[in-house]
Amino acid sequence: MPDTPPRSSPAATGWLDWLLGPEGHGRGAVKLTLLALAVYGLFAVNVAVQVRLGLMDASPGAWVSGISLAGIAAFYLLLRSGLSRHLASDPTLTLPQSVFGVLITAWGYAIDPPLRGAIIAIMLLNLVWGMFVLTQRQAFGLYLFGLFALGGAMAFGATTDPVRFPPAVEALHFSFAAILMTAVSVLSVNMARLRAKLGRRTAELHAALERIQYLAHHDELTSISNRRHLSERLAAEQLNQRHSGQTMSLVLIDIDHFKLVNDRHGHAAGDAVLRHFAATLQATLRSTDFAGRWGGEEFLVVTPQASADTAAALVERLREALAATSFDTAVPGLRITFSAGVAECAPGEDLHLAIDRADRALYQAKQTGRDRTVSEFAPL
Ligand SMILES: Nc1nc2c(ncn2[C@@H]2O[C@H](COP(=O)(O)OP(=O)(O)OP(=O)(O)O)[C@@H](O)[C@H]2O)c(=O)[nH]1
Repeated sequence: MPDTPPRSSPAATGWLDWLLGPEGHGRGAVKLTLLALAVYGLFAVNVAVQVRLGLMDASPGAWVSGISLAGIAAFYLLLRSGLSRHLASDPTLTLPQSVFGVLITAWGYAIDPPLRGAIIAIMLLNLVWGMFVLTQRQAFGLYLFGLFALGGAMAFGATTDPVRFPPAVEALHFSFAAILMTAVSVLSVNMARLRAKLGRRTAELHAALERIQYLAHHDELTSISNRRHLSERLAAEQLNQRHSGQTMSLVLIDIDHFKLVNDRHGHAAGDAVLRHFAATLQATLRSTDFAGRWGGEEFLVVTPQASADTAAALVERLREALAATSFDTAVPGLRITFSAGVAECAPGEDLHLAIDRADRALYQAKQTGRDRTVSEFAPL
């Protein structure tokens, strides 16, 4: 079977990379500027033909062609070298390129009496050029500038060379240009408004998506991982465990007599205690450990690659941190204790069984007086 031919040879790709720069570094703007360079090049050819036919003087024709090509080449170099990226406000240089285009077009109008009507169409191209990038203000400003520049060129021609630029014809040219430019600029401003609206909608959607992702993973009250996220992380940790072959430990923690907090001080105070407790727990963890709210006033801590003894030591650190902390903002003078059940989970062991053993250990801790930790070890 014949091999499928590659879409582009490495030599062609290398050449394109050299011309356009690396992918994702403003390549779109470089491509557009190269297109503009091609357009200016074709106009230079057109000017040369007009000079040859005696329709235009050689010197102004050469100047306008030379300056327009040099200018657009300079824009290409600024974009291709990456220097334009330092211009945070307009890294694609769309506005300066459009302004440059307007000036060259107005100059072309002033030196090309026979074809000046066609040049009005080029002025429209300048307005369309930035349609997908310029803001509403910029698009409107460019329109006014274009009208001013073209009107200036017409007035200059009519006053300095009324034979080739009859004032009445120039006035008609101007009204014709103004009608077309106004119509194009209305479209351009509307497009900018639409893009701004789309940008806002996209930002809102991004924010909503981030919020949804956050809520899918976090407990709304305490802001730590919720049970769903904990289960996902636990499953991932179990895969790691298969590679490392190391035991991990699980700790179920339950605040003692939490119902009393609610009953005596109200649900809002209970919520504040839960938030404070979760924050203290989170601050006690090592970078490799993770924890979350397993339900009500129950929390699960996972200590990868750690024995039950190491996990129990973490629980004691939490106990000390809690003893040192004050719940005064929730309920003045309130002291909180908790019970914990630790279980080791051997590689390949069913997670639910390990959690059940941590739960049994927690039950024992409650039964034997609370404010303590009980450990169960991995089955041999
Ligand atoms: N304020 C508040 N209370 C909650 C929340 N979730 C669960 N609870 C309360 O937590 C209490 C749990 O009570 P119990 O399961 O009887 O346990 P306990 O009073 O802590 O007693 P022991 O666990 O036996 O020490 C109940 O009163 C629940 O209403 C919550 O999000 N906010």
